[in-house]
Amino acid sequence: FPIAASPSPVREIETARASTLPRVHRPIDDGESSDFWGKIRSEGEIVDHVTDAIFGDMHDDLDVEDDEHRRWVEVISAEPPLLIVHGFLERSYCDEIVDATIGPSSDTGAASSGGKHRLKRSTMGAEQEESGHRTSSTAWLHEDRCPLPLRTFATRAAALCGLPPRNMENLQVVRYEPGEEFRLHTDHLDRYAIPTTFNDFDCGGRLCTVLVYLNDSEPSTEVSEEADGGEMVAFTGGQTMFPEFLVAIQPKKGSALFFFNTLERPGSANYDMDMFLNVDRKLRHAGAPVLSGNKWVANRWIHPRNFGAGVRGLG
Ligand SMILES: O=C(O)CCC(=O)C(=O)O
Ligand SMILES: [Fe+2]
Repeated sequence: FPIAASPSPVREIETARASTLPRVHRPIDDGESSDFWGKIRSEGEIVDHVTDAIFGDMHDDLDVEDDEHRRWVEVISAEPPLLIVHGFLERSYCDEIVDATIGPSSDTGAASSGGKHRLKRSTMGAEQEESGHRTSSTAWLHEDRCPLPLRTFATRAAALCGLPPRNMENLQVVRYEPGEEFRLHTDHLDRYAIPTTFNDFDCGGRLCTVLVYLNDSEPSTEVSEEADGGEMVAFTGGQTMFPEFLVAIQPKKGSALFFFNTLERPGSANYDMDMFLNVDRKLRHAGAPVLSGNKWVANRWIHPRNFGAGVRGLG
């Protein structure tokens, strides 16, 4: 279990804010949120709810035998929720997202792709510092670059978490080259090696994450050199590790990981306009080093309140 060997960058995080003042409960009333995740759910309830919410209008595809295209919900943990939604995003949409970020692989003309050179060394925290903990490259993709895939991603992410697209950040596309990784961390930044925290912003914190794998990993150590029929070259290594649950998730193109980063969830006690969001340390995770090839993922981070300007995915 590789991450156990490296020192944890996550410092002790306060899990509760001491307050003795009585608080007025001001619910977040956006008319669109669902409280499904506010209660403890059984695995069966989760599978039924998510299958219906994401795949409700495409039942025909649920019976597909071939593992690459089968749509199904894998519950790694019911409480706290940690799921893989297989077949969350069409494989062709995954390719379109990567192409919109870097330009098609066949495109060598510098002027022909407006999406080129958008990837930058990843940063961490509200101060946007480069860090040895996260060595990948990152691009923020606006919906106008890739409308249908990003709109579909946002709509399904909204159905999954129960919060509207306007609460989401733009899509973050991440590329890892061999040797690159993202060590153990939480997506909700709060007193995590940074002075400014998401709790200081109007939108609140990164309540939950929908991460989609944009290409496949190969379990073998063989490097596949050639792209096959336009499909992205597979990579090795780069599993997503959740130490609390002793899992190393093998990335599969189009599959989505879903989890809450904070103890507060829509419908839970104290979930309101004035809440302080506390990190759920059980959901700390890491992207293990890529061994060969390039790994691509896309993050949708969802906030409890309107994220404001720059958000795409609005209807
Ligand atoms: O690359 C992965 O598997 C995880 C990425 C991640 O956790 C992140 O970008 O926040
Ligand atoms: Fe993360």
